[in-house]
Amino acid sequence: MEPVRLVVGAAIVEDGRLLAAQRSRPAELRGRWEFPGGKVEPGETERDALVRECVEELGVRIAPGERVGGDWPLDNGYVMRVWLAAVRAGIPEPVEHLALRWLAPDELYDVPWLSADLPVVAAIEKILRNNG
Ligand SMILES: Nc1nc2c([nH]c(=O)n2[C@H]2C[C@H](O)[C@@H](COP(=O)(O)OP(=O)(O)OP(=O)(O)O)O2)c(=O)[nH]1
Repeated sequence: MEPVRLVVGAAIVEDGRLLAAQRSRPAELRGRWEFPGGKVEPGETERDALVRECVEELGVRIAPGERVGGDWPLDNGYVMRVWLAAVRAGIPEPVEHLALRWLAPDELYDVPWLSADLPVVAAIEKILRNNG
């Protein structure tokens, strides 16, 4: 049986704002915005992958919290699982991304997200507004 091809994403929230990251590659995705994260490597747990990707991509140590929804289908045959997360150590820097932005609830749609991320952003908007 084919294993589920998983991408994990971190919805990092601080002071009611969501951290969005602008992709630098590949060319067709360059400039679009996403959740920091990436593919789960063989033998790695999903949460370990999430923590590892945030070290590699942002230079921070995160603490994953609640899952956001279930399996979000991506365009490439993968599914994405997303967790709320908090920064525990460090300040996020765009190590691999073009830029980072902290988006307040009213700013969530000011950036061109990867299209598959839009329903996830909507779910996070509900969470941010309910806590706001
Ligand atoms: N990280 C991330 N990837 C996303 C999101 N939405 C979305 O469609 N994707 C897609 C883009 C990519 O095709 C794939 C994740 O690939 P990636 O390049 O981030 O994975 P990776 O860091 O493990 O890198 P690589 O080994 O494939 O080079 O999932 C998202 O919000 N975050």
